[in-house]
Amino acid sequence: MGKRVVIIGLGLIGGSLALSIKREHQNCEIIGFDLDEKARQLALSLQVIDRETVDYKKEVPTANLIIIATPVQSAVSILDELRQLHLQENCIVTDVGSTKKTIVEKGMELQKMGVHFIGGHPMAGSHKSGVTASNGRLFENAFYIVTPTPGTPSSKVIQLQNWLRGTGARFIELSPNDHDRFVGMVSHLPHIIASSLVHQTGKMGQEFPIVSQLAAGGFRDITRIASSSPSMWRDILLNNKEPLLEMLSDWEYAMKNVREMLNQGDGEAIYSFFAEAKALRDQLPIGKKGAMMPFNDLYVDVPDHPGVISDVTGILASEKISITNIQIIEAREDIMGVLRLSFRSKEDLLLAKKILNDHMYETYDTP
Ligand SMILES: NC(=O)C1=CN([C@@H]2O[C@H](COP(=O)(O)OP(=O)(O)OC[C@H]3O[C@@H](n4cnc5c(N)ncnc54)[C@H](O)[C@@H]3O)[C@@H](O)[C@H]2O)C=CC1
Ligand SMILES: O=C(O)C(=O)Cc1ccc(O)cc1
Repeated sequence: MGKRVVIIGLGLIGGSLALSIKREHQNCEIIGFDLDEKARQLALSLQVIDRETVDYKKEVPTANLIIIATPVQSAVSILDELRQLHLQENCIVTDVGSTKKTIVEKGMELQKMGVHFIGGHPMAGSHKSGVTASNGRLFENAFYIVTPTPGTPSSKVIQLQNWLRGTGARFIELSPNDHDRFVGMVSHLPHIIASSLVHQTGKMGQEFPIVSQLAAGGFRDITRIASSSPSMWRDILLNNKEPLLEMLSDWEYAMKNVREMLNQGDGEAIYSFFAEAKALRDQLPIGKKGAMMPFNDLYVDVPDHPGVISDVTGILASEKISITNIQIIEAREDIMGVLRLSFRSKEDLLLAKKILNDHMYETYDTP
């Protein structure tokens, strides 16, 4: 029997993942559920899914992969519902939510039943929502954060990455707490600031309509994300409360400093404020689809025999070299070809290369 994927939530992200998965796993059946009947029908007629269901609870017991792609608060409730159902033991459950702590806490309850929950967050998207905006290439070259818990076997993380290899994304692992702090900084706080700017401009625009027409490129760039789904962002804020409260305090403090410099007419301080920001911004590795980091990647030819991944990881672990990411980049069904290993530093990469070569593994620095 072919493999079965159930996607709950057929919006921008659920739809885009369905298309990416289908590209690399043509024989699997993708079954879609959404509370909104129109979303289900659109997903089917746009051939984003193979089949729709009005009752996902009937479909999940035979699924190999379950993806929860709803707003965060609904994802938490759906995980509660999944807990009451009987899922296949080898089934992987994942989500795509923009926050991870509360979701992973719920997901860990599934772990107790022998089902593997691995939190996920593709770091690409859009201010648009709905299945009509979905795109099978949305995640190409973007980071895809996964947040496995210590009890998750690495083979399951690799299986999930293998399911998602058609995204063309770069997988990285973070703890749920680190995820929420880091993503809070680069995505959630900027979202609050963008929306606040729109509010403030709107107020002035009510009195002076010309203001909105004067808004130039900078305003457009900085506020585009304020057009995103309000319910999605409400859920994100409510599920990342503590880190965001802290960052808002820092923000208020920074604005107080700007006020002070201005109030004092301190041109030197104001110049430094902008010059330092420019120097930092100019160095940021920002690409078209989110942050890009320099990767210390090593490609390893691996023969097709069971246990080869644990052999490679075991060799490196015995030398205390940490791998920050593993991806199978050439695989047909269950046959492996090449592993991409990422390391924290160039030094780790070179050491790993030497040790693996000593163990007769062929390695390359480029694919
Ligand atoms: N929009 C973006 O750029 C990104 C969003 N995310 C995360 O992905 C998730 C989905 O976001 P989008 O696809 O953009 O939203 P969307 O609004 O395009 O789609 C969400 C879909 O979930 C459905 N839904 C809501 N509650 C449901 C429930 N209880 N059961 C079944 N279906 C339900 C809605 O009807 C809707 O069709 C969110 O958790 C968001 O935080 C992650 C990365 C990027
Ligand atoms: O549209 C944009 O620029 C985004 O930043 C989209 C986005 C929204 C939410 C996420 O969790 C990740 C990415």
